[in-house]
Amino acid sequence: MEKKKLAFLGCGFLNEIVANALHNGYLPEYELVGAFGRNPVRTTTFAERHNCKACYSMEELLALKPDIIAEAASPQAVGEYSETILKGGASLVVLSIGAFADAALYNRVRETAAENNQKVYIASGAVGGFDVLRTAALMSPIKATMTSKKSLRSLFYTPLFKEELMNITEPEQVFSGNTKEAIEMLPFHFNVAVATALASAGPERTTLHIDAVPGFVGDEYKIEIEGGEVKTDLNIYSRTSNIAGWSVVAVLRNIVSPIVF
Ligand SMILES: NC(=O)C1=CN([C@@H]2O[C@H](COP(=O)(O)OP(=O)(O)OC[C@H]3O[C@@H](n4cnc5c(N)ncnc54)[C@H](O)[C@@H]3O)[C@@H](O)[C@H]2O)C=CC1
Ligand SMILES: O=C([O-])CC(=O)C(=O)O
Repeated sequence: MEKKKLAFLGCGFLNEIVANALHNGYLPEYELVGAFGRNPVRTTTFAERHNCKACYSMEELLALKPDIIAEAASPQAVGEYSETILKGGASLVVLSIGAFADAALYNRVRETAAENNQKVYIASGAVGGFDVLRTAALMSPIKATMTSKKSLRSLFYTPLFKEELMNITEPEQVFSGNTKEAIEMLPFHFNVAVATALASAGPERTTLHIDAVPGFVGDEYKIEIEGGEVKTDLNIYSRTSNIAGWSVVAVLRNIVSPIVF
């Protein structure tokens, strides 16, 4: 069987995991053709390491005629390139899902994918359970809430950090609002919340609480859905963000699998 051509938007930590998974035999149906990142030096070394073409523009990447582009760059990159990618004949696997809290962009991307016979795959990233969320949302109106435990360190460079947090000995809530407000304030941290919202009650109707937890390492998300018939209480703990890279590997495997989850 002819291999599917895979390309990367983003040459950072998470696409490195996907590229290594490919080299280690987890994606035998794919060949990596090229990678494009904003930083030319990083792009060059990434491409050398992974034996693919270094691209310095989206046009160069699309000229390789990839079937699928895996994005692990930034919400801004999703906004800037997703429609060009779909029009250029490639499907897209997205990790920076926060971009889709912008309903106008989300709708344009959906239409562009349909018009060009391509797909946009939303990776489960650092969370999951989208199957049960989507099913419950079909059955009745639902109330969706996500609660996120964060270490003080991970909040350090965000607008939620304040000096007093350095002295807390118990968990303290530092944000409560909807997921759209959260991603506007923290564009790199709550892709998971927007993905959960898109799979359930929508970004403006999904509540997010963020708790700063002293001494905590990693990320923990609790996703609660309450519908007429279905209730969920999902807890996902991850020690590092590696899970997000591996979730892209899982999507890529699903795309070519005869049995689809
Ligand atoms: N859905 C989820 O659960 C998760 C999503 N993420 C998101 O995944 C994305 C990638 O994360 P990492 O690999 O850790 O980041 P990283 O900083 O290690 O790598 C990002 C790469 O993307 C490139 N890039 C950024 N903006 C770009 C643009 N406008 N055009 C072209 N290239 C651009 C950078 O040059 C770099 O090569 C981030 O947006 C992050 O917020 C991260 C963790 C979990
Ligand atoms: O903190 C995490 O691992 C999740 C994350 O970055 C995101 O949702 O973008």
